[in-house]
Amino acid sequence: MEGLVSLRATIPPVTHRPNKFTPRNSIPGITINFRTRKSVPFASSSIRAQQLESEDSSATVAPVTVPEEDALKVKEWEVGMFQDEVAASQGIRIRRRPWTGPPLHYVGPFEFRLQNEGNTPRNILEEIIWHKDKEVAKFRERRSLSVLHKELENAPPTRDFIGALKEANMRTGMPGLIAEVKKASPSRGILREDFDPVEIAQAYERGGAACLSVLTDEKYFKGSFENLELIRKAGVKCPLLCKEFVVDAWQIYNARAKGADAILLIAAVLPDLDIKYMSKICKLLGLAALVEVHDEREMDRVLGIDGIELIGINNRNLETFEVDISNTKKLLEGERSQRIREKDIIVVGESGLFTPDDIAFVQEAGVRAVLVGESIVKQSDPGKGITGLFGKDISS
Ligand SMILES: O=C(O)c1ccccc1NCC(=O)[C@H](O)[C@H](O)COP(=O)(O)O
Repeated sequence: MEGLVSLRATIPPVTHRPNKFTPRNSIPGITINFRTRKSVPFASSSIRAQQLESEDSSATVAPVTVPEEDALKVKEWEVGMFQDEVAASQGIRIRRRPWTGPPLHYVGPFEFRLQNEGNTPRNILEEIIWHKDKEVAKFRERRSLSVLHKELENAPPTRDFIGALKEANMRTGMPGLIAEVKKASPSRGILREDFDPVEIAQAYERGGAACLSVLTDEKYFKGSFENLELIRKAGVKCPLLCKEFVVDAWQIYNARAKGADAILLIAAVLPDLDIKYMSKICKLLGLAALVEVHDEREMDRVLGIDGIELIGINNRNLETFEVDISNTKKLLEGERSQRIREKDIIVVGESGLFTPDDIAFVQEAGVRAVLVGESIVKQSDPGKGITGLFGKDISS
């Protein structure tokens, strides 16, 4: 990260109230000149404190009497622009949406936009994330964080997601099941036409699921937060994972307000410090964070972050859709499994699990839980689908 930013900031006394959130694109009385960029684009609002803890000595801020809290806000806002560089330095290929769309061109009465590498998503995950950035910005305008804070007072209490997985694992001697309420996916299209989320959730619970995963993305998975709320309100006891594409801490508060007990954080999307702070926010809210990895580099990054309790290994490459369950085994080989044991982390094998042999294979590799969607949601009775998947009744 060293040398990414050479920062010269002139900060006159700040007149706005300390401790009050200031929009990052309008901090009064602050002039910042960057060596690498002159204009300051609007920065998206995910936690972008990547450089706050860095030792980067090239970032210098003129000493002024700014309350510490405000100074941090200023720095966060400044470094927001460099998120893609920070992410790339950690091997993250997913870029964040450029805030200006493709440039407009005019030919006679027609206007058109030129697509190019910089303003067009390179794969499905990037497309989802760019859409999410826009969607969350819109949602935040409608329901601010302070509104969400109030809603949290009326949220149903959290249930112990990790505890439920451990308990099921001990009880059955098999991996605890997170059964996914999944209507559709970008790779498989519609999985189930007669989709009643509450009926499916109840069938999963009867069939012995320890926890449920509820897809809340509407555009790509035909899920919704309404489904999450309906399942919670129907009295399903299994703790609920909000299966979202988190790009902003706002989504974590929202998930909790809607009754989630856990949330997904994807290492292919979020830089280390985002994962670190977001999982702290989860802890504060009583949520479990399922941190998802797909390759060795992501696994090593996440193992280097303190306080992570639950890691999901996705057998699906979210950029290409390729599914290979031996990915779980590959990531648990060697000294990684030793570190996982030392840190008492529960590993979840995710995606592409269809048969008792598949379950046995990932269990042998070292997982104590599995996350399954397609193979069980497609069964006429998804509860019986669980028995078929495990090769035995795991409901009692
Ligand atoms: O499932 C997809 O096509 C997909 C595409 C892009 C991003 C995420 C995607 N799926 C999320 C998941 O990883 C799965 O829903 C989950 O692990 C269950 O997988 P499966 O049992 O194979 O349905």
